Amino acid sequence: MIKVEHIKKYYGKYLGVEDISFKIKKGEIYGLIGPNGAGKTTTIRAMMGMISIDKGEITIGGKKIPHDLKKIKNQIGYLPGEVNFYETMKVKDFFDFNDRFYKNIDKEYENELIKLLELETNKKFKELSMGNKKKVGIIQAIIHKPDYIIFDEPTNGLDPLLQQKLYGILKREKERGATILFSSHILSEVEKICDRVGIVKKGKIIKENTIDELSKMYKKAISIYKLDDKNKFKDFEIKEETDSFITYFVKNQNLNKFFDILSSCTYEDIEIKRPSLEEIFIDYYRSDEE
Ligand SMILES: Nc1ncnc2c1ncn2[C@@H]1O[C@H](COP(=O)(O)OP(=O)(O)OP(=O)(O)O)[C@@H](O)[C@H]1O
Repeated sequence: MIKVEHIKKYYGKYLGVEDISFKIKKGEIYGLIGPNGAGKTTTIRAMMGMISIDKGEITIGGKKIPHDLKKIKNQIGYLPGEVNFYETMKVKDFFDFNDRFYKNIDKEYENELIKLLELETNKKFKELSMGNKKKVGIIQAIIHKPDYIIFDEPTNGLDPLLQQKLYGILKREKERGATILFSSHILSEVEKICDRVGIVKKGKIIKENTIDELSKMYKKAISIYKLDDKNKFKDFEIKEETDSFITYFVKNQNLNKFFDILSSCTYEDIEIKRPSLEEIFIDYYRSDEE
């Protein structure tokens, strides 16, 4: 279990995070989503004991961070937002060097990952593209089969095919029982692989749930085709309007009212859609700014 409880961090007078809390169970993938500057990296760095926090508590596998970090460090796989290793070291030498820090490294697994991610191990680190550096970071972070995986924007710099491969790797790690946190500002990837998400805004988690629940609880997009009297719906938010249909956003608590009105109208057809995570996300951000 990973527990982050009410952490607060200011960089001097600048806000890093205000109040972030979440828990991640064994075998769960948790996505921390938010735009640049929301506080994802600050949270992750605090979890890795790289920065001190002003308030709150972090435990990983029951060990307090940073106090007991040493006891658990070997069970954590961390990928920083920007991967940087020894510039002049060849990738293969780096892996050999890295492997020495862990007991029982599974070389077969390492080679399988190198092959899967199509990484050239004969090159020096400084000769690698950003995406290839990321691959080294990913492999290095999971090669020791850690119980806890913490990835900061792992797909940044990876092409779509490699992103898919990374999702596959993370799913396998989850099945193995790893507890996984990853941050992202790409909603579609969070939607694809996370069990739960926390939406971060200005240093706070403003919403947290499973994707399914978020989408179920949230307003629906209802399209009515050839509606005779649109005036009756003037209290409802219009999402889109064309000659043939009109789409309203209807909050769950207003669904009854909406259908009451609709029952007194004539129309040709109706379509009800759950919003995507992207729509929910944009809406949370927009509504908070108003
Ligand atoms: N060393 C620092 N000194 C001052 N302010 C900082 C420092 N590091 C981060 N911040 C500020 O803390 C806030 C949160 O930044 P953080 O990097 O945690 O966000 P993020 O969600 O990870 O964004 P990104 O996706 O851009 O990495 C931002 O306003 C940022 O400017």
